[in-house]
Amino acid sequence: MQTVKTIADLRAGLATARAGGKRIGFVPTMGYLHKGHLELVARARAENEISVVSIFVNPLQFGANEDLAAYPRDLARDSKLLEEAGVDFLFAPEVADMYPRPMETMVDVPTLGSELEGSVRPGHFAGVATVVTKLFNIVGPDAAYFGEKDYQQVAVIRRMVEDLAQPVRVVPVPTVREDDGLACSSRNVYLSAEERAAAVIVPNTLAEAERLHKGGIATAAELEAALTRFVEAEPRAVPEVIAVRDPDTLAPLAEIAGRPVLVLLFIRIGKTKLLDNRVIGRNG
Ligand SMILES: Nc1ncnc2c1ncn2[C@@H]1O[C@H](COP(=O)(O)OP(=O)(O)OP(=O)(O)O)[C@@H](O)[C@H]1O
Ligand SMILES: CC(C)(CO)[C@@H](O)C(=O)[O-]
Ligand code: BAL
Repeated sequence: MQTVKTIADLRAGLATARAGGKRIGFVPTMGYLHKGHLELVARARAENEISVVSIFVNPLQFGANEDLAAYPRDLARDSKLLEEAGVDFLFAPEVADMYPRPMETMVDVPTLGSELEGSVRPGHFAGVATVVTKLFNIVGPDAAYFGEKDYQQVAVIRRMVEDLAQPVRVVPVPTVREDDGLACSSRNVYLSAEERAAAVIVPNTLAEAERLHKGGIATAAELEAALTRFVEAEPRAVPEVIAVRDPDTLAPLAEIAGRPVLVLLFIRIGKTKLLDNRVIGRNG
């Protein structure tokens, strides 16, 4: 594996591969890698001759009151994991390499990006869309791999790629989970032992949603209200977003009996925000 710090070095390293007609698979991350990231890497390697992983904690996507400084980082450990996984290039730029001066140009997907997670993290998705566009411009991937745990992020990036005709195939990868069902996430490290035990409320709420939907609950509003009560029964959990939406457009729904729905959760436990979702009722 080659570890590369600068845009120029990565472009030079990839030029030979590109000239040889090799397909490039790209996995953008913020590091502190876990099983979920490694699943994206495995897909990228299986479907392309060359794999590139970026590790960059992107300041543009953090609000002023968020955890940019505290975000977990361990480049030495990440590097070893990626080497073992057979990755070809690790791109780990400094903030000064990515943003030598304040960004004047931003990519925004304002309607999709301002609701759900975007409603509690204003500006977040513009920061994501901007850095992902810049990374696509640097790497020039044929395919880029994103986790379905960040369902709205996948929707924002798909829309951006379509609107701007970015020449990249966006590949969503199913969420990888711990044994009790909690989605793997770098931020899980913030949880105390008691909070980690309480965090099982997140996958349990998705299971409850499935049960209620199968039972024929009539409207999105009723399902959202029932799930809010379910989450609030766990004293450590604060429901920030509990939404029942159209899985394809993310549009709000009224009647839901017998139709597929996306249940999207953003639940805070202590200072840790946990994101998860499930599409229910799609195949029977
Ligand atoms: N459990 C998971 N299963 C599959 N993909 C995942 C999982 N967790 C994260 N990813 C994906 O990995 C990519 C990089 O995500 P990121 O580095 O932000 O990790 P994260 O664990 O989501 O961190 P955070 O705690 O900040 O949400 C994203 O496309 C994300 O959707
Ligand atoms: C896609 C991404 C790497 C952009 O910084 C980030 O939002 C993430 O890790 O999901
Ligand atoms: N959505 C993953 C990255 C972040 O929370 O900023």
